[in-house]
Amino acid sequence: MPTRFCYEELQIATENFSKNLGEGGFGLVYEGSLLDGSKIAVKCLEGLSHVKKSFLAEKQSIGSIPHVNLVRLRGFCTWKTQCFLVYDFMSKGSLDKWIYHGNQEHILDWKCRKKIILDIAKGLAYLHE
Ligand SMILES: Nc1ncnc2c1ncn2[C@@H]1O[C@H](COP(=O)(O)OP(=O)(O)OP(=O)(O)O)[C@@H](O)[C@H]1O
Repeated sequence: MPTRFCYEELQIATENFSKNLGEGGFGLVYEGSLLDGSKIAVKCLEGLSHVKKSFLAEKQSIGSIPHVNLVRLRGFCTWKTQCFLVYDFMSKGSLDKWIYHGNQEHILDWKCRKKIILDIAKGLAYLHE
């Protein structure tokens, strides 16, 4: 189950939110490391009401359902008006990078694309069971 982090722990883990991994629909994502050495991605959400709803939904969905095709939600944190979601760090980055910005060396062949599609479908099916 995801654990509750305190804000100071996330500040330390991310070296004060210094390494930005990217930005999604809900806010910025930062790279970090926990004391046990494992790498994490910390998603920061501003506390608007629709964001709070997705924060809770994420906590209750992938937060409680471990599956090999779903990124693991390690924990969460709330601080002032902000909510944070802490995930396992995915070293190969986002799939869109591979699909839209692949170069000749990193191009995905059709066999690999088919496997990715099936694995996504399996993860989604498991999530919505
Ligand atoms: N667990 C992770 N490990 C490594 N990088 C991540 C991780 N989660 C997000 N990122 C990076 O941060 C960027 C933004 O991610 P985020 O999930 O917020 O956006 P998104 O993929 O557009 O999804 P959403 O629709 O939820 O906003 C990604 O493109 C990726 O580069």
